Amino acid sequence: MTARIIDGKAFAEKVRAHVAEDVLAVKSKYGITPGLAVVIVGEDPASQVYVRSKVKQTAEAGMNSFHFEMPSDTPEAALIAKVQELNADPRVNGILVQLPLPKHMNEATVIETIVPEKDVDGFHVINTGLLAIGDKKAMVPCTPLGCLMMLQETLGDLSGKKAVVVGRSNIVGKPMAQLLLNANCTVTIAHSRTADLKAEVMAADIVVAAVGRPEMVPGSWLKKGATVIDVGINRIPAPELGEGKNRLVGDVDFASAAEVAGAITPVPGGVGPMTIACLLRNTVTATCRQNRIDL
Ligand SMILES: Nc1nc(=O)c2c([nH]1)NC[C@@H]1CN(c3ccc(C(=O)N[C@@H](CCC(=O)O)C(=O)O)cc3)C=[N+]21
Ligand SMILES: [Mg+2]
Repeated sequence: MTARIIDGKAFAEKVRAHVAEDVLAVKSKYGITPGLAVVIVGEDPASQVYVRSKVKQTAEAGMNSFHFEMPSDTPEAALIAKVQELNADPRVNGILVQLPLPKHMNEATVIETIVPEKDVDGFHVINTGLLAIGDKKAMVPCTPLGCLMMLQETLGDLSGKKAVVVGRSNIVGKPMAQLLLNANCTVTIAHSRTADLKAEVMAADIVVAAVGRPEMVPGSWLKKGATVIDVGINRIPAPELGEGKNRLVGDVDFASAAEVAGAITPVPGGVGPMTIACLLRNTVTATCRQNRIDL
């Protein structure tokens, strides 16, 4: 193995320690405790780990955490009413509605109900638009923000680098491409209809894989020395670990990629922990803006 492993877990710990310092400052100077509200509709067992670490880390950072669970058959109007209540609650500085929502709901309608100032996921069209015009007031989606931080930590200035983002989702691929463009990369967005995906990946200094397909990018597709950020969190059967066992893999085939890449994020322990750290960071940023605090 030749690649440097980008330790997202360790990096996220540092980010969270810095967030905790800022929370302390906001509390002691202004008497305000940042609060994050999370709303989950229905049970998705795969997201339980995520929710647990989110709640634990919010508390560790010294913030208030408000947690709401609603049954999967909740009418959309009831969820919207809950979001409006949180919009109006001064103890709540950040609102996260866990996605995906049940089929009978329109995700865009629900997200657009969150006031943009409390949209710590950065999914509201106002924040999407602010990011697109390169405005610093944008709340930036947590996963792409965490990826950018790891890239800057690994490579320093990203100007002039060729980046390929594999995946065009509104929550990862598109905002990731915007961030890389704002950082002066030359950006390609590849997706399921891309004619020659291997050639696009091969040309890139930076590869961000965010398609949700287990181990789909092999090392043989990479340029030697490329920096690889693996956003995928896929649970696949692992009979070698015992009957009915699963293991987590990314969208990149780690073993072969690590032979070619210059640096690569592992799964788990890469992008995931940075996503949560950036959520806490965004909540403090939102608190400061709402209260006109300049730390
Ligand atoms: N509105 C909304 N915003 C989100 O940001 C959001 C969402 N909905 N829905 C669900 C996905 C998923 N997600 C994860 C974040 C961190 C880990 C994470 O920390 N994973 C650990 C370990 C996970 C494990 O062991 O299962 C790791 O990668 O090392 C996982 C998943 C945020 N999401
Ligand atoms: Mg896609």
